[in-house]
Amino acid sequence: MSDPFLELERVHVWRGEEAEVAALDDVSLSFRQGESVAILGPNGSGKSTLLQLLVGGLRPEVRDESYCRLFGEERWCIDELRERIGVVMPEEVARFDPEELAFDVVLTAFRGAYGRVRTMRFSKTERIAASRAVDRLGIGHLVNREFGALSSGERRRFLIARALAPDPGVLVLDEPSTALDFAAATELSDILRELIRDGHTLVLVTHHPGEIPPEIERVVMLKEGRVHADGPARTWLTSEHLSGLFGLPLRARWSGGWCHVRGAS
Ligand SMILES: Nc1ncnc2c1ncn2[C@@H]1O[C@H](COP(=O)(O)OP(=O)(O)OP(=O)(O)O)[C@@H](O)[C@H]1O
Repeated sequence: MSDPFLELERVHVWRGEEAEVAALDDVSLSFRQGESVAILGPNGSGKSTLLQLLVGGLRPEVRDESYCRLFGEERWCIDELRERIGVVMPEEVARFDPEELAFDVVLTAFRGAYGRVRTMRFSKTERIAASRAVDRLGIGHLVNREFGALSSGERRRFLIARALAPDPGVLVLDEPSTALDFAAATELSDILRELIRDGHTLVLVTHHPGEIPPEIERVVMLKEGRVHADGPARTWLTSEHLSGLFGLPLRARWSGGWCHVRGAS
């Protein structure tokens, strides 16, 4: 088994001056390269907070018994992290100038920036890597379109290409199918499955068990800032455990490696 890229030991994270409860409360977890994982939980359960730890955007409360290590280190350089962990978050779409060319959005991956590509210089190697990522996502024909003129699904693919361009081993996706129609969500799911089969490690955050592809065998359930369950998807994605997680009666049924869930009443 490879070394962990994330190790959390008894971590507490507080968000906002007036918070009465921790966004993450005594969380211990570790994620390893080669093992894709889905993070599942209701609204406000701490999923995005966990992702922010993973990408170096938040730091936990300092306590003697706790640590947060990324690639074995408690201190890290954001630029180095960017090369090792690619991130796709829904709120990123709004950070780009809609008039930016779609290909330029992908290039920004190499500067950790969100825009004004015209003022940046990129090497031939970076351009080739960006083209490769674009081809990988099947969006080569859209590279000269303005980013703002693309559909939600197309923009999502460009953001995934952007995350993949520096060739990180780990790809973190926060609710990647939000706002996508059924066809776009299915296509996106096929792309994610292919990335896992090609050796990428995915960390997929979702509210929906039905979006967890068969290639992701581990699920971490968060509830009220705590780890509610952590283990094989087959063990934890059941009617009983999902009802407990979401706080309403649910019925889960497995078929073809997917978990289908509906209300039990
Ligand atoms: N910027 C912020 N300032 C203050 N509190 C925050 C902030 N962001 C999140 N929180 C709080 O931290 C807790 C965990 O939020 P988080 O966004 O991590 O949950 P989540 O599981 O990602 O939710 P969702 O599914 O709704 O995106 C919540 O109680 C939330 O209100």
